[in-house]
Amino acid sequence: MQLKIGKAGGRDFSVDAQELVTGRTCIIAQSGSGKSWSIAVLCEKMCRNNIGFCLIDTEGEYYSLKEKFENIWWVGAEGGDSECEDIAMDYDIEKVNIRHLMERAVAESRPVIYDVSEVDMVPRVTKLAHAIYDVATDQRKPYLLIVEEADKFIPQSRDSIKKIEEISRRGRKRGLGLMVATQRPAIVTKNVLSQCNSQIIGKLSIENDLKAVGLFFSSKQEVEELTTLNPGDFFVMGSLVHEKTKMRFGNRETKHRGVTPLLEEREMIADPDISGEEDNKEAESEVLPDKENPFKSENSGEKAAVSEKSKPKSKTPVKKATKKKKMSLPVDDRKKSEEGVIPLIEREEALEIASGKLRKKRFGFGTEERLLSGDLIYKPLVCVSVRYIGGLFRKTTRDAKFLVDGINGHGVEINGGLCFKPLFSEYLNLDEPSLMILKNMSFKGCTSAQIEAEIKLEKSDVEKSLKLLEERKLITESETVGESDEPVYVPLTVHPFPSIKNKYPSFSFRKGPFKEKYEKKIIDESDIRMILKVSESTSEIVDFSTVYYPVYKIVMASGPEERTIYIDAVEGKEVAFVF
Ligand SMILES: Nc1ncnc2c1ncn2[C@@H]1O[C@H](COP(=O)(O)OP(=O)(O)OP(=O)(O)O)[C@@H](O)[C@H]1O
Repeated sequence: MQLKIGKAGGRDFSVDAQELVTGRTCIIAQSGSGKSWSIAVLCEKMCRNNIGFCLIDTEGEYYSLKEKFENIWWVGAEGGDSECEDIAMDYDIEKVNIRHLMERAVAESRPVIYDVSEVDMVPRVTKLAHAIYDVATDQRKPYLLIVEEADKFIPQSRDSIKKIEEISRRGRKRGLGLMVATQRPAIVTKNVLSQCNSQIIGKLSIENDLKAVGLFFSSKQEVEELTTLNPGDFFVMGSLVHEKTKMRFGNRETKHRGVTPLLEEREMIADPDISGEEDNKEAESEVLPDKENPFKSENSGEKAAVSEKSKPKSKTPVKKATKKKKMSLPVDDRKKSEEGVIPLIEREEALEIASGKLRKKRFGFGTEERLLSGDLIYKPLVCVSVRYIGGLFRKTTRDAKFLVDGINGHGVEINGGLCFKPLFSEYLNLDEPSLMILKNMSFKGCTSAQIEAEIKLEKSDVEKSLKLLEERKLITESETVGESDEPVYVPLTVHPFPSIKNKYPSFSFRKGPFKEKYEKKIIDESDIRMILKVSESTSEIVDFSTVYYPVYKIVMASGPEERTIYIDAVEGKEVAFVF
């Protein structure tokens, strides 16, 4: 049987269903590249063809499958945050006897969504892996286990769940297939990745991850192509297909819940209730008594036999998940609960990247550099959106949007790695006349009288501003030439006056609460507003919001000398300062 899952070169693209269900497949792509979308498309196709699978949902984002496919069993936590009004959860993950549930699911080829987004994930998934493996050993029926965010469960460390590794080695004979999805192949155990006989690989850009998938490609060029793929585009290779194919997953039948929130939508939330008491009350009142819960708790010691009476009833809601998630507040002095961009790089990896940058002894001289410390911190970046009237021939409203370092006003670009560039820093904390003088002063310099005439400023304003600018070392008096003994002022600014008409790259982030250290934002809207007004008189700031961006601050030392570098905790590259 073939499952049509998308298009390749304008033609329908299918994969082998038998291989998909009983083989071992890895889906690898960085965040936002379409992994959840692709998994959902595969699940929809399997539902349509009565193929059984169990999907470990770490984000609570797949329940929408149940809108269309009612035979799915959704196992989740009481009081979970699945944002759904109408879909009933079938089993409470804390109470269900997972072994019994999986016996039925495998026997009936039933799809199961195992939503661990609200519980301690690793112990729950360990239990599931044991249950599903034992059931497969007994029944030997085709069934697929799908592990989202595999790096959480099978990391390249001792914490990897051994049963999942065993499934990757011995599942096939039992009819039990394994699909693992990750955005960080470099930190998933090779014991599983090396067992995968099929690969679905999308956009990647972190160097270590590109290296980790390098073995699946025949040339460096192909690996480089991965960095340019669009969301939804993947290379599919191995036993699923006859030959390696670049394809695009098709449309979903069900709603996609993993949509990336854009920065503009961010709202500051007032101090949330940390106790969550209200939530608990609501959840408690909605828990069904045990007798109505068909699979009783494994912890209770009661072994519920699966009888016709105890069949799961998808129409009987354990609860309706209607609540919005409450954020747990980081323990620090922030007055508002603020979100940070989610880091993708582990500390160990950042240290590994940094150790590649340690200075070596030169010709046997000097002291070798060593790592002193490496801490995750969050940098405040300010997103400024501006509206102005522009256009060469026809004047229309235009928008510009840029990121600014919230501490010193440097410009920020995030294009394959955090990069700081000159923008506002030299021009902060100046009054309007001083800014106008700087904007209009030619490099050859000009006299005070010329400034008065050209910028149409009062003499007293010009004198005051020139004094301020001299004090700030932003201008200086040059030697006078010619007959006039009037002083000539020349600019000492290193970078040109900021122009909002420059093109700034777009950006969007995946964010969540964080509790690590962060640097305090210093600049505020009025600092930037003044500069923008002088740059473009019609400009108005329409958004000024802060996002906290994670970096590893790495301190290195050679002898008594220390230096600090930063590793971008999302892209895994050294932060660049281009000045
Ligand atoms: N095949 C596709 N067709 C159309 N749009 C797509 C496709 N794949 C992905 N997208 C778009 O890309 C966005 C991100 O996709 P998705 O949520 O699946 O990423 P992801 O890799 O799962 O990210 P994360 O690992 O951070 O959850 C989707 O919201 C959707 O707009």
